[in-house]
Amino acid sequence: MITLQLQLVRQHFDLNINTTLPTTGITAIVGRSGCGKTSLLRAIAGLEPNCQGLIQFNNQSWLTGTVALPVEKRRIGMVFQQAFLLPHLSTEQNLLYGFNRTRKQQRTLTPELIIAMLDLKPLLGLKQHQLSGGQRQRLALGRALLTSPQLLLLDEPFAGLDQQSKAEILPFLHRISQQTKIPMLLVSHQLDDIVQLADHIVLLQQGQLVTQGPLQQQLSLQAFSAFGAMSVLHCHTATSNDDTLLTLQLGKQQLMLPYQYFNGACRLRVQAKDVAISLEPLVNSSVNNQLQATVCGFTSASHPAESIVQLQVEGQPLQALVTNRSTERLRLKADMTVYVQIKAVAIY
Ligand SMILES: Nc1ncnc2c1ncn2[C@@H]1O[C@H](COP(=O)(O)OP(=O)(O)OP(=O)(O)O)[C@@H](O)[C@H]1O
Repeated sequence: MITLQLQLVRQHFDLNINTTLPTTGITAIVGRSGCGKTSLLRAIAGLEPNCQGLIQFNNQSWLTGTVALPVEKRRIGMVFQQAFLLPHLSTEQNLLYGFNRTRKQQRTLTPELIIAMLDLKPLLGLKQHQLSGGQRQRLALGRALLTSPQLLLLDEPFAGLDQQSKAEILPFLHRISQQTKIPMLLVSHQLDDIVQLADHIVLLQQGQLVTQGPLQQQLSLQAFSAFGAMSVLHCHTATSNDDTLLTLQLGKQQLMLPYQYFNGACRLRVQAKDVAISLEPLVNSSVNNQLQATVCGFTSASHPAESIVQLQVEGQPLQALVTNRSTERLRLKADMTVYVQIKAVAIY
């Protein structure tokens, strides 16, 4: 566990965080620009000398009052928006930079393992100017991992990358998290990336923590409504119907969507505005996906004429944004069994 009871006072900004974060999986830190995401990562890393309070990583004290454990003793790996590679070193020397400076007894990850995990071998013979943005980030991630960190901090590692470059690194991060078990704190503005990667999410606002918890549960909270009401469904790839459509298993039910590269477990983001409700299964509809669901309750939406119906599908939360008129017309009530329709093209 990471215990945080910290204050960072700046001339026009105060960061005040009092919480406990998990030391498993990937924790995303989100919030509007200027809310303090980077400041929080920097405070945890020990890069903010004015930070006061308590930072405890498992049983290690990193900050007690104003007494701070030096940055290098925290054993943190960091990857930022711009993969900073040392220009006078070769690609391979850059990769091994941190490894060569890590004490032998602290090394838990070997270059062979990281090169294989991140598929870095084809990059090692290339000169720095021959690397794409995604390849540079993969190399920076490998370099950070080779310091055998106990915590990895990722600050907007995909910002500035195009879709193609991002696709080169995103699946690797997920694999690294699962295989190395190194906990990661990830700052990102891209909700799609967060949905694919994060297990846990923290929402900051003006230097304060608004809410934090498991991703799927948190995204259905009112606090996240600024991102647009949405749900995350955990599925498994079932079959590829043809080159263009993919069938996914959601518990005992199935969903179809335009083909995307998923292998095994995957997460889908469904906007509440793309979910319709009927009392009977619809026939002769263009909508591909129809799931049986149970109504759990209702929450208000941003428009007074609308509400969000909280549903459960195969034990997972799903939200539907409907007008109050429809809720009344269908006489929706908690515990009712209903059918939800989601257009295949509205699932990501
Ligand atoms: N070195 C600094 N000195 C003084 N104020 C700073 C410094 N760095 C950041 N700030 C201020 O602290 C606040 C939080 O900044 P921070 O970079 O942590 O926000 P952020 O949530 O990461 O923003 P963004 O999403 O735009 O990167 C902002 O008001 C910013 O202007």
